[in-house]
Amino acid sequence: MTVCEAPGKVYLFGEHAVVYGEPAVPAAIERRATVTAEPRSDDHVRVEAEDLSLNGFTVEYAGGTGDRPDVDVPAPLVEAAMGYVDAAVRQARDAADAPDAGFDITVESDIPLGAGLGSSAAVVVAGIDAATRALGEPLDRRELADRAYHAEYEVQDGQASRADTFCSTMGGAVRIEGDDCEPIEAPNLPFVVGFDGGAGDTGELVAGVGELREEYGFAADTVESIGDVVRTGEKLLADAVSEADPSPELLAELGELMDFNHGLLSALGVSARSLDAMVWAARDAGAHGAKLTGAGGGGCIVALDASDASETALSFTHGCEEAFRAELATEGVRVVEP
Ligand SMILES: Nc1ncnc2c1ncn2[C@@H]1O[C@H](COP(=O)(O)OP(=O)(O)O)[C@@H](O)[C@H]1O
Ligand SMILES: C[C@@](O)(CCOP(=O)(O)O)CC(=O)O
Ligand SMILES: [Mg+2]
Repeated sequence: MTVCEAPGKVYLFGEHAVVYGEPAVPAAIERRATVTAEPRSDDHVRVEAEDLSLNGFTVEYAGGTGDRPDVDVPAPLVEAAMGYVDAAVRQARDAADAPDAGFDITVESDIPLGAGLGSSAAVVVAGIDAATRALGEPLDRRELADRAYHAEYEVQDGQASRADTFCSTMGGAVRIEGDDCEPIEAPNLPFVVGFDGGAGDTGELVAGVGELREEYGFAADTVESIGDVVRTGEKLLADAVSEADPSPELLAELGELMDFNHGLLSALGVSARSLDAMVWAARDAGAHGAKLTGAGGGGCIVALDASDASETALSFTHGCEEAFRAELATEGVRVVEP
């Protein structure tokens, strides 16, 4: 039995625009998905994922005849739920040159699903790592990140960047621009996350931005402007590498850029009333800045605030289900049981 765990992430800057080749800076956070892989003697894959739930279904069966019940769960729903684990298993089989390898897989995660904290990437990274190790073919981190990206790319119909999977693999803060992925030095930033209890459909939201970008020149310019925000932000981070703790000036400047980034994402139609409410609650409480994180549509915002004020304000904000401080995960994917 092999167990690996990989972190989720917040975007300091650059989601969505990163899909079109602009740079982005995500940072891994101490919320992890844990995947257990146990090779089987046959070629079947059995997945236990307790955090995935269905809102109800209908079963039809003859009763007592030993018939398999005909479960009325639309195939796309099951595929959406299982797609990432399935793609991770395919990558692991391919990497280990073991096309018939079977596994018992268990997934546990404290990363909210579909909420912009990269639960899919964490599951895929930990899944490929655990499954390849279980087959005695561990991958180096670059190959693991690359295979995890291909798994996400496949499930998201070709609309994925390398950002989430690279960040979850390496940990810390990273910089992504197209195929170019590098860890970067960043001070320990005081991230506060607000979660509305909901989720957004990453594929749909990415496609929506793509359509706007095709239709309007100013939407394409907005995507490029997000790239400019990222380039400005990464210079600030690079200038601050020697700072053990971020200075108040750095936090103020990063916060201003986060606010700007949120405005541009809003213009591209990926914010939501609940996300805007949480962003404003954090700003009103004195956060240096706040923005949605990830695909948007619902899910999480990230604010910068070293004090407790934003977390407290968020916990009293209508529409915010959970507020928590998110520590930087300096270590990426790691082995819990070899
Ligand atoms: N704990 C989990 N168990 C199984 N699958 C998971 C788990 N967490 C996430 N996933 C997969 O990831 C999908 C959500 O990914 P996505 O829509 O990209 O949102 P995000 O990556 O922002 O959380 C889920 O529909 C599911 O397929
Ligand atoms: C919108 C996007 O930039 C980030 C999606 O992040 P998440 O899956 O919502 O955590 C898409 C991508 O980079 O693949
Ligand atoms: Mg995802």
